[in-house]
Amino acid sequence: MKNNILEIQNLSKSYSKKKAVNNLSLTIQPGEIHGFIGHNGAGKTTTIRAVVGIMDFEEGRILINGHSIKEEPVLCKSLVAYIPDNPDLYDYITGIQYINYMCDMFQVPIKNREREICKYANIFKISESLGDLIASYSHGMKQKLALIGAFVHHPKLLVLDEPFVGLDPEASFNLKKLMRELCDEGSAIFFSTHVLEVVEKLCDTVSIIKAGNLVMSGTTEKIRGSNSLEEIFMEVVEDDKKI
Ligand SMILES: Nc1ncnc2c1ncn2[C@@H]1O[C@H](COP(=O)(O)OP(=O)(O)OP(=O)(O)O)[C@@H](O)[C@H]1O
Repeated sequence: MKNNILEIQNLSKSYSKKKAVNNLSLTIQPGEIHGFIGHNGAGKTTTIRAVVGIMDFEEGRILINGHSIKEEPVLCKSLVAYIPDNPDLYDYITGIQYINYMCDMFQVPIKNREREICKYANIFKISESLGDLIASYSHGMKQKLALIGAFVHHPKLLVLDEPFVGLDPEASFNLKKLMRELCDEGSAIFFSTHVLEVVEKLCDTVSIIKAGNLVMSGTTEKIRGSNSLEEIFMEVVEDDKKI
């Protein structure tokens, strides 16, 4: 039995009186790409923000590689890369300054940096813009830069909120390849999306959240059975008893 890279135990989070996430538990093991799906307002971003340690929660525990995000936040954050759905980067530095800053923060050895940065910048076809101010980047270019800043330090856990929105088809294709490559190194990925075809093709495991409650979790194969994931998803969201 491998150690879990992410373990969420009975997570609950409310905004004032509204319960956004209710008693949610799930685990992700090394090598696993886990897709997190649910309707708008289901609680995906809330869960993700709790996992990466930028949102406090009332109940439950979150362990990254066995360490509690509440008790050892700095250690946990050193193991995680997080890309929100709309990455808000520093406008008045250049792309390369941003990537070097990420390399410094995550202690990427100097001798590996050039190779790593060139690899990912070439894959995302952004090498020629790295000397420009981030303020001049398009939305998709900012997303690519944030992805490079994450991949260069080979995080143990990569957490992505809606990573494919705004990426061009080639970048989406390459991102999927890089996600698998990272997991082949023994890392794990937890990402939310509304694109069920991506989950079906890419994810080893999947969970479905509905109104803050986890209603299904398991291998993609087992969850979909002989149906498409879309059919299962529609059944879950339309069935009022399944909460
Ligand atoms: N800052 C906030 N203050 C109050 N309520 C919030 C806040 N953020 C989220 N919520 C509520 O919590 C619930 C879960 O929201 P969350 O953003 O986690 O959903 P989501 O699954 O990521 O949705 P989407 O797919 O639309 O991005 C929703 O009912 C939302 O209105």
